[in-house]
Amino acid sequence: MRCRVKICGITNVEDALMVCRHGADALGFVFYAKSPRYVSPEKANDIVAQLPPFITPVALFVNAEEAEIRTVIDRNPRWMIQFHGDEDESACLHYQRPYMKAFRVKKEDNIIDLIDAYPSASAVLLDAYKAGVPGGTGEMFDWSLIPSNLNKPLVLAGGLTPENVGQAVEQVAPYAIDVSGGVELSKGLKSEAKVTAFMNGAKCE
Ligand SMILES: O=C(O)c1ccccc1N[C@@H]1O[C@H](COP(=O)(O)O)[C@@H](O)[C@H]1O
Repeated sequence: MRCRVKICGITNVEDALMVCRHGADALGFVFYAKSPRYVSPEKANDIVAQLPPFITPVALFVNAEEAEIRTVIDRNPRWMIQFHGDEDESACLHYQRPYMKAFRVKKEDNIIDLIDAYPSASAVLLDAYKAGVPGGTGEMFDWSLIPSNLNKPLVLAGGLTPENVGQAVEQVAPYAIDVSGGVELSKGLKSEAKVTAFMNGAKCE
């Protein structure tokens, strides 16, 4: 069996269909203007309209304004939201869509307390912390900081690659894994060879 996989940073339809062919469960679209993986709401919705059924498109925002979020999600009921900034629970809940809240893990954090502040989240995503960069850093964090008694499905992110994904799945046993830079040819463009290797490595019991 394979762990569920979200491939983030999709910017074109060819990559979207390619990662679906290789078994991706969810595709992430980055609506953070400073990211090299930014995609416009129009282009992303055009891609989402071409996705096969049973694939979840995930709209990633970092402290975005409501109008910007609406421009994306109001065009298609399939969107799930990934809040990757400092949004509080009421802001996340406001859109009445399934969402995951991302946390960038620091040693001093109490991860359980962070998660408990978002009872309405469908899942939590744990990513590496790097000062001044909200995500997509390509860096791993110390997985031993993850408590074993999380009460939400865990999406593990941060520096995953075809080389380390097997160990991640075995050691952390997450609900799903999320990768962006680890399967790229260059920022915003996916490598079919890396995607294939990543999916093969994401096997679990
Ligand atoms: O991908 C980005 O550019 C990005 C920008 C701002 C916030 C989050 C972003 N991506 C998310 O970061 C993690 C880890 O990415 P990586 O695999 O280490 O490159 C992942 O959740 C992406 O969804």
